[in-house]
Amino acid sequence: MRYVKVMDNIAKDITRDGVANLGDGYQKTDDMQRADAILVRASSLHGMDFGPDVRCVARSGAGFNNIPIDECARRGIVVFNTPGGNSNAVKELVVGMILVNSRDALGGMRWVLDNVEDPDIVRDAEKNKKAFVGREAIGRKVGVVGLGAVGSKVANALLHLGMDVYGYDPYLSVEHAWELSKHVKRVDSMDELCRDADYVTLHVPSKEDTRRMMGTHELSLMRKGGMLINYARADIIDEDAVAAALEEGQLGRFVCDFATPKTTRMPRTLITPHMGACTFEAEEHCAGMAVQQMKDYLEHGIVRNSVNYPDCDLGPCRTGGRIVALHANVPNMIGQITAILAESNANIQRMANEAQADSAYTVIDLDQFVEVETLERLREIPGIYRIRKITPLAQRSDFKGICQ
Ligand SMILES: NC(=O)C1=CN([C@@H]2O[C@H](COP(=O)(O)OP(=O)(O)OC[C@H]3O[C@@H](n4cnc5c(N)ncnc54)[C@H](O)[C@@H]3O)[C@@H](O)[C@H]2O)C=CC1
Ligand SMILES: O=C(O)CCC(=O)C(=O)O
Repeated sequence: MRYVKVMDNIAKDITRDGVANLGDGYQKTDDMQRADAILVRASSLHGMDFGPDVRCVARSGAGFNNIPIDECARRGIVVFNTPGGNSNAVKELVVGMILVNSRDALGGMRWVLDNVEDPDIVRDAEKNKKAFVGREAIGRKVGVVGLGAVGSKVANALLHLGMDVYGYDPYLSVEHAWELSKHVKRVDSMDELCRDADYVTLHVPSKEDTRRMMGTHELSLMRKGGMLINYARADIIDEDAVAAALEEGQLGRFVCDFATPKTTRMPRTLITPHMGACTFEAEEHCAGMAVQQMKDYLEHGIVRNSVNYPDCDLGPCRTGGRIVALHANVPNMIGQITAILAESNANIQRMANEAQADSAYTVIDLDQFVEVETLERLREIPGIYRIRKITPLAQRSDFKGICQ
């Protein structure tokens, strides 16, 4: 049996109270000391005391700034996310918010709610509607910051609405470049993107170079009365600069997914409660990906969509035994590992080694398992964070106590 600590309501059938579709061989636990894996959505794991057996964290969602990924890497804990799993949900809400807020649809709806008792509401609605005149989005300049899973979909959708779409992403991946329409005009700087923009919409992760990237300077370049949309993370904007731009009228409207003590007090600001990914489809999709990635890692040592270790997929073990090593990305690790295996007469049938930033991952399929003493020697190599022993497919009927 493997134990999973479920931190949030991940999806309707994987809630904190039930892990129905985790499948046979898995059980929910509230005891961190017993957990083999953590399944998390938006809860913060910073400062959390990870139990000794936690081998992976699966984040059901895209952003992972709620998880101390470097600390996890050094402890030999692989962190996964579910790229793209909720991107359509965010795209639909962002496009809807842009359209709804270009018109004063909310002001109009509020007027109707305030006048439900008016017996002449049909006539009065016609008289009052001039207060809610808005603008059309067609032909207007919109800048999309970050052209990943969400941003590329938002850019394409806005293009289909007839907008003049610009995109800024210095790290655009080949995968997302393929998805992006050739009619999206790519620019090389935030200045170019923001200059005379009627709308700027943010779709970048929260990290050192993106925090507060939308500040006084960028806002001053936008067309007066423009709209800023932030469905990425609260800290991508400089809140004081946005508040000042709204007060001065430089910014006409601010739409965001993050209620903070400052955003909730800003004028002409529409806030949703971090619900960009709140659709049944996105929740199911992300939960399915997170659970599958967690199981593939625990059962086979397969790493897919990790944010702190390189991806590495040799499929399930079909030899007599598999060892995986999570270690620092430094010289001579493979030499030291294979030397110890050679000394214990272990015959390597297949192996893979991948590295990413400071972390590396090595998978070794052997004729047969090595002795416990050999595993202990491997664990003593400086820079080794964790050594795992994976049960071959042929021996899977009773894996209790064998998979580590
Ligand atoms: N409101 C919500 O419920 C949701 C919010 N998000 C947020 O949106 C972010 C983006 O999500 P995805 O598109 O799925 O992630 P992604 O990883 O597919 O895309 C992020 C893009 O930002 C780009 N980027 C990185 N640094 C940049 C920089 N300095 N300047 C410009 N571009 C930069 C990357 O190259 C990448 O293409 C997530 O990290 C998360 O914080 C994502 C999903 C739901
Ligand atoms: O799970 C959620 O609702 C948060 C979604 C999100 O912000 C993300 O995927 O980055």
